[in-house]
Amino acid sequence: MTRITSVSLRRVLDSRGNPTVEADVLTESGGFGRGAAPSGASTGEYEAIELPASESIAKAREHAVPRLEGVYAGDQRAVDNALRGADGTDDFSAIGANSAVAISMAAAKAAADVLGAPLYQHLGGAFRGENFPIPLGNVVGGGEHAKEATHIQEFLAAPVGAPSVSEAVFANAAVHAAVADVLDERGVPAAKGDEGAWAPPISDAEAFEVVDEAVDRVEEEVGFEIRFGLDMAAAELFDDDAEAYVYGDETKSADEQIEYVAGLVDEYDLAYVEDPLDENDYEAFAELTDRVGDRTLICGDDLFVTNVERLQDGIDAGAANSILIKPNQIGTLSDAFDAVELAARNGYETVISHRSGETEDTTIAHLAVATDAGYIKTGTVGGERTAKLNELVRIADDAV
Ligand SMILES: O=C(O)[C@@H](CO)OP(=O)(O)O
Ligand SMILES: [Mg+2]
Repeated sequence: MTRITSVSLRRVLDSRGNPTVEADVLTESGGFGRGAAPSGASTGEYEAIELPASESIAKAREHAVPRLEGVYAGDQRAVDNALRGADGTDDFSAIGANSAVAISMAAAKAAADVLGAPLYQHLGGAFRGENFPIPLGNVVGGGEHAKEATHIQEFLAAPVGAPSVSEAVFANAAVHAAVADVLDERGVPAAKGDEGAWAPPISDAEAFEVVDEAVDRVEEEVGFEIRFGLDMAAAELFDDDAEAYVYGDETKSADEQIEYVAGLVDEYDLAYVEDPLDENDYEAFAELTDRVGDRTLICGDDLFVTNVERLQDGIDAGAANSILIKPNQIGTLSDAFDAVELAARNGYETVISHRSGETEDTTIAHLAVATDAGYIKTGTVGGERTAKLNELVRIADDAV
C-alpha cells in the first residue's frame, strides 16, 4: 500500500525569500506527502551539505528518484537508506541534504496518509511518550540573524511551568509583545530578525535586562513559571586566528567565556544555553557542563549537528547535557531519530529545532511529539513559525 510510485521536486520560497526544495511523494494506494527543506544561516561546520536548490533537485531527480520508486514509504529506514545509497557520500554533498530531507519528510507523511494516522503517531508508534515539548521562543536576537543587533544570536523565552502546550505558546507570544513594550519605554526602535525575534540595536547586557523584565511581567500575568535561555551560536563569535570570542571591540578567551556564561546562568537563572562555546571545543563544553549542568541545559547545536558520531564524542567527553535536533543538518528522519535515541540512552535532553530559513512545513512539531522531546525551538511569531506552533496545539488537542 505504501509503495512509492512517484517523487516530484520543485523550487519554492523559504521565509527569507530564497529558493528551497519541496518534495511530493505519492504511493500506489493514493497516499500523498509533501515536505520542504529549511535552511540555516549560522550553519555548523560539520553539517550535511545544502546545495543550491536547482542543483540539488537536478541531482536528486537523476540519482535518487529512480531508486525510490518501488520502495515502501511506510518503511522509513528503507526510504532513507535509498537516499543514502543514491547519494553515496557521508554528508549528502552529491544530491544535497535539502532534497534528501524534503523527500524523507514527504515519504513519512505519505505513509501516515495511507495508514490514516497522524504523522506523530506514525513516527512515534503505539508506545510513544505522553509528554509535550516546552516551546523555546526566540524573542530578541542578532548575530547572523540580524545585523546591528545583539552579539548573542537568540534570547529564548522558556515557559517551563506552563500547564499546557497552548498556554506555553501564548506565553511566549506575550513575552515577545512585552519585549516590544519594554523597548518602547526605553526609546529603543526595533526591527525583526530572520526568525521574527526583535532585533534591537542594544548591547547584550541591555538585552538581558529587557528580556528579564518582559519575562517577569508575563510571569506575573499568567501565574506560572517562565524562565529564559540563550542560543549564543558561539562558533560564529569565535575567531580561530585570535583563538578568542569576539564581541565587537571586546574579546574573551575560552576560560573567560566559560566564566561569563556560568555567571549569566546564575544571575538570570537561565533554563537553557545553546552553543555557548566553539563547535570544536569539547573540552570547554565539558568544563562548563561540569560547572552549571546541574541547573541548566547546555545544548549542542553546531557542536553535534544531529550526528551520532559527534554526539558520541560529546558523551565520552561529558560535553553538554542536551542536543539540538535539526533533520536537515544530517539529511534524513532516520538519522535524526538515531541521534534522539542515543541522546535519550545517555540522559541527554532533546530539543527539536527549526532553522532560521523556514517554510510552512510542520514536520518538526510531529517529530517533537513522536520522540517525546523535552523541548521544541521554533520561534514565536511569523507564519512559518506559527505553522509549527499551531500544529503542536492541534496535536495536543487531538492526542488527548
Ligand atoms: O542556530 C540555530 O539554532 C538556528 C535556528 O535558530 O539558526 P540557523 O538555522 O541559522 O542555524
Ligand atoms: Mg543554534
